[in-house]
Amino acid sequence: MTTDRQLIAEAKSAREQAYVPYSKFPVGAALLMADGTIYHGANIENASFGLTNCAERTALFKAYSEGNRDVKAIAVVADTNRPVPPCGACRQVMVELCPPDTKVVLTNLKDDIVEMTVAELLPGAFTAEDMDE
Ligand SMILES: O=c1ccn([C@H]2C[C@H](O)[C@@H](CO)O2)c(=O)[nH]1
Ligand SMILES: [Zn+2]
Repeated sequence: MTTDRQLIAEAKSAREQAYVPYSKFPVGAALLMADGTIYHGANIENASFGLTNCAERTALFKAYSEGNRDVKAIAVVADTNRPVPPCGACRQVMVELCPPDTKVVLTNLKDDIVEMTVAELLPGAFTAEDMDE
């Protein structure tokens, strides 16, 4: 069984692969899947800044593109004063690609930790049901 502490360690190791020549702000994410698989993600920046992909979305897109969709938990880490808050784009993507009760473990290099669920990350999120007539 993978503990929060282990998932955080995986996120810290993912952070080492960040490609951040512009912000110099590496972020790491680790996903725990129902079958025990762990996917890593780091932020990948681009000279066209808006094309940057955050660590959380990198990890989720890796899992989905391997055909593994059963997300149980996600840990995110950066060198922030408070546990790193995912951006709005990642919250929206997490709401669509993770079950609402998916555990979200936000942390930083000082090991401050905040835990919540994906549903709590983005109350009132726009979803596919909103497009039903
Ligand atoms: O939760 C977060 C917050 C920011 N970033 C990235 C995007 C960009 O590369 C850098 C600065 O915003 O950090 C993430 O990957 N995840
Ligand atoms: Zn983001």
